[in-house]
Amino acid sequence: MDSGLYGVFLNLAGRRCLVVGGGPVAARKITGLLACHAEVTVVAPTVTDVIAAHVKSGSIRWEARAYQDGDAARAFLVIAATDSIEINRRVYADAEAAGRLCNVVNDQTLGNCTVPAVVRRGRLQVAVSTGGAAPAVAKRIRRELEVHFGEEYVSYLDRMAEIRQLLLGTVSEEQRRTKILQAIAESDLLDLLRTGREEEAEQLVQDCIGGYMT
Ligand SMILES: C[C@@]1(CC(=O)O)C2=NC(=C\c3[nH]c(c(CCC(=O)O)c3CC(=O)O)Cc3[nH]c(c(CC(=O)O)c3CCC(=O)O)/C=C3\N/C(=C\2)[C@@H](CCC(=O)O)[C@]3(C)CC(=O)O)/[C@H]1CCC(=O)O
Ligand SMILES: NC(=O)c1ccc[n+]([C@@H]2O[C@H](COP(=O)([O-])OP(=O)(O)OC[C@H]3O[C@@H](n4cnc5c(N)ncnc54)[C@H](O)[C@@H]3O)[C@@H](O)[C@H]2O)c1
Repeated sequence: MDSGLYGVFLNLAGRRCLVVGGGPVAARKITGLLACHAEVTVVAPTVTDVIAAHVKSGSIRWEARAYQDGDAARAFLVIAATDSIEINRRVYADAEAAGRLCNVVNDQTLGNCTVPAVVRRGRLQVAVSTGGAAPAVAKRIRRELEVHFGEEYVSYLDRMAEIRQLLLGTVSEEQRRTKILQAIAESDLLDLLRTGREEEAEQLVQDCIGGYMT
């Protein structure tokens, strides 16, 4: 069965995100939101030590109270993470009425978005969804991918971004630029960088560019 979900990456920097509930699941979602520089507010009567530490360091705001109707309308993204289906249902109804993005953690039939398991390597992110079928499998696949996509991807993608910027400024013909970038992406550049063979890496890039310049 196809989940029909459409995958997107949200730019949350400086955006108001509301987390309703302060348990371990809320804490995990907050970690993900902070990694994206979101402006996080938690509404919950009680929070875990991990969340309390974020409050103490000033990374997030905590309103120590129960959810009130209308709270959801004031955020760009809302995460309903209480242990009560009824409360989470109310949060989602408010969010939906206000046209907000809303993730509900304890009923996959509610909400209008879900959170994937994510591998982060600098600018690379690999997101895994099982369409709500089996979150534990998403976690296992994330761990397998973490072995395949190692730390070398951080500098590799920084280098690729530099090369691409250079080509955007120097090769005006789009088709030619695409061919060069495809050739570099298909090349052994990653292996050369991984093993510290900087000069060979530079030569390889020059060869790929030169091959399409005549
Ligand atoms: C990927 C990840 C991201 C994250 O949360 O950061 C994530 N769940 C993770 C772990 C995990 N969650 C659960 C277990 C216990 C085993 C199990 O039940 O399977 C484990 C494993 C563990 O803890 O080891 C329990 C659980 N999860 C949901 C329900 C309710 C339901 O199914 O209706 C229940 C039952 C609650 C209960 O029993 O009451 C629902 C959702 N969980 C999702 C995401 C969304 C679908 C993602 C997808 O499509 O794959 C969705 C639909 C909504 C959402 O939360 O976005 C994260 C791994 C992060 C990582 O480590 O990389
Ligand atoms: N989606 C997932 O990845 C996932 C994983 C495991 C469990 N779950 C489910 O997620 C839910 C939350 O799990 P948990 O372990 O964090 O729960 P928890 O019981 O530890 O925490 C619940 C939190 O909700 C708060 N809360 C209760 N009523 C509230 C209200 N009216 N307004 C605001 N906050 C309120 C509590 O103060 C507490 O901080 C559970 O139903 C659990 O089964 C989801």
